[in-house]
Amino acid sequence: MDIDSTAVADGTEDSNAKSDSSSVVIETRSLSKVYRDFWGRKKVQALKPLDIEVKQGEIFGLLGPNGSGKSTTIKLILGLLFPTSGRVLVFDQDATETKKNERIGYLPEESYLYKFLNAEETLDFYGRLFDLSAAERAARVDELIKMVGLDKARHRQLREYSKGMTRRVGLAQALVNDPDLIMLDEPTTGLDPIGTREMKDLILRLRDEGKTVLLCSHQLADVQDVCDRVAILHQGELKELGRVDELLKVKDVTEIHARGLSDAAKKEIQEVIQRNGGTTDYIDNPTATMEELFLQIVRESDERPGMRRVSERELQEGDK
Ligand SMILES: Nc1ncnc2c1ncn2[C@@H]1O[C@H](COP(=O)(O)OP(=O)(O)OP(=O)(O)O)[C@@H](O)[C@H]1O
Repeated sequence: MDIDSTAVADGTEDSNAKSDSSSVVIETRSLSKVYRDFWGRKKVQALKPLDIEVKQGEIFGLLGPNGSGKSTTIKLILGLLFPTSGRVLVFDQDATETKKNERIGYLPEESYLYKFLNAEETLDFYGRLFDLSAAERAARVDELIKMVGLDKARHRQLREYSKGMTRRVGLAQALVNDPDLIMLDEPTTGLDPIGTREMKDLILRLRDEGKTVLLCSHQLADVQDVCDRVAILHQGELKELGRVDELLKVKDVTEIHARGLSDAAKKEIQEVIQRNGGTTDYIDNPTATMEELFLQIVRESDERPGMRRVSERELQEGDK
């Protein structure tokens, strides 16, 4: 690895506890891309010289508004596009080496799957492309179908699948070759909150198995939940790079979570804060997230069908 090529260093790079500099899976060196028109004239500078490293065993998020260069970066990493300048190394090989693709799984923003095959047939087809034996394919297909929660729908044709189910089979397809690097473009698109939670848990599980995940998403809450580090692009330029927990930490505010405090105790704490020259912005009960509330309601409804949390009085008040 060429340490000097890490032009965008933010001081947080070395603090990644999960990996060290010897296990870089993706490395871009002054990577840039200019799209040209038919006559070779410059049309768009989609990516300005980019230097990032994705390390083994981490979930790395690539963020940015529409047109910021995320898909271009992914295509360069996959070797589907040639760089205008610079290089991409994946597993220490040039991205244009097709051999390295055997170790990569890719879930594109839109999966193009054969609609008249069912989930089993689809995954078996992709298993054949990776030269898996019949026995390996049978075991792998079964494992993946269960993993993405499509066990009950395994014999239904994909044309009958909902968006969320299609996304799941797309993920299973990306994992058929048991890849070491998984690239996911908008993995939670079309998934309901339960499917989103399951997808996030799956991504975390992949990392726990030692896989490296590169994730592209506009769902910032999902990115915050799963990513170890992020790079933020804007107009083809790297604007921020670092660990999510470091980037989001509000350094001059102290948060204490305590249970069972009386009002008198809370007042006393406020006095201590004041005596020490601090100010109390607010003392309140924390709120759960909408995701937690939603999942809890669905869980309760599954356990006790017919039960409703909304009282008649609240419903009437809502009508006013
Ligand atoms: N084949 C192409 N020819 C010309 N310009 C292109 C081509 N592909 C992308 N671009 C341009 O390059 C820039 C970056 O596009 P890219 O698709 O990489 O962005 P993105 O961050 O993935 O956007 P989105 O979030 O909308 O998917 C945009 O200005 C886009 O119009």
